[in-house]
Amino acid sequence: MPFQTPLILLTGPLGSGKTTLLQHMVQSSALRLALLINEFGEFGIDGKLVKGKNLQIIELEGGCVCCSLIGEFEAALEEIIETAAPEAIVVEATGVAEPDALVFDVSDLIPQVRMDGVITIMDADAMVAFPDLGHTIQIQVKEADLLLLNKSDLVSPNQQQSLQTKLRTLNSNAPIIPTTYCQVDPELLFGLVHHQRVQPQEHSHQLEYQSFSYRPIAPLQRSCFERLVKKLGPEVYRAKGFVPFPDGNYLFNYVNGRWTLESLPEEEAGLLVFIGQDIKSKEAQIMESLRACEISQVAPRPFNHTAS
Ligand SMILES: Nc1nc2c(ncn2[C@@H]2O[C@H](COP(=O)(O)OP(=O)(O)OP(=O)(O)O)[C@@H](O)[C@H]2O)c(=O)[nH]1
Repeated sequence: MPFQTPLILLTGPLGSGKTTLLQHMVQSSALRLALLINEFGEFGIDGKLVKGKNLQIIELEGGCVCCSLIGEFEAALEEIIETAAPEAIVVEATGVAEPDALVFDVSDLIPQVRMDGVITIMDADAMVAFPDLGHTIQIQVKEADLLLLNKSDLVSPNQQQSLQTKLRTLNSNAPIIPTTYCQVDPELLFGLVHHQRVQPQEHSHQLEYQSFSYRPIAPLQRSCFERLVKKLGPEVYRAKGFVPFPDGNYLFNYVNGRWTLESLPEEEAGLLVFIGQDIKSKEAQIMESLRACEISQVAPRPFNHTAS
């Protein structure tokens, strides 16, 4: 049998820690990796956050690799194998992706690739806030060969225990590892064996999730931006991107009311993506508030005394 490149699929709800795990894998693995990143929302941000040597990154935007982009996904895999000859391919699927269709198509349609394992990253904090797991999240859990119960630092040991029990009822086989910032022994991430557990079914996406993006045309006043973030309502579940402040660019990460701003060592064009349910109803208001935080680049016009 010809050599098959192992493929690892990272899934999990929006903001659960997929990019964090990708960064950890890249930093801790000696393998020559190729990354295929598929984000929800129009513009790629995650691809700019993962850096490493010997790394090939392809981003697929504007749809989901589990359905509308499946053709592009296959073409990208074939191209990446031909041009970069990676020792392993890691795919970060959008938070709204249902992995059953993808797993099925990969193993059947691309003979050069072997499905190694599905790693599902769950957000312990979000599981406490939203105990009813939706259809897509349930499939992500059921299809997992390894479950990371991430953000363990944000829940109590008792809560963590009951979350593990809950995950176990959906998936009785996959090991469950509690993690903080996805810090897990990299040995456990490679060489998994995938077991198809969910029969692929026709699915429609969680249409209730919508996104919009904002490109600043001037640096933002930080205090104004922070006031705005504190006032964001439940319509915004996830936001991320690069914000220019007068003292430099920052990475903004927002998940279900918790947020961070991290100074960026490199210049990145300002861009923010907002994702949530029924978020379109708030788009105009949020955009207007963001624009109001921009420090005007235009010098005030001098008062003209000369009469014509
Ligand atoms: N407190 C805490 N924060 C975490 C942990 N893991 C990740 N985060 C933070 O959660 C935010 C989202 O993490 P990402 O890795 O970007 O999540 P993601 O799943 O790639 O997000 P999407 O691609 O938008 O679905 C970031 O601010 C991370 O730093 C953790 O274990 N504890």
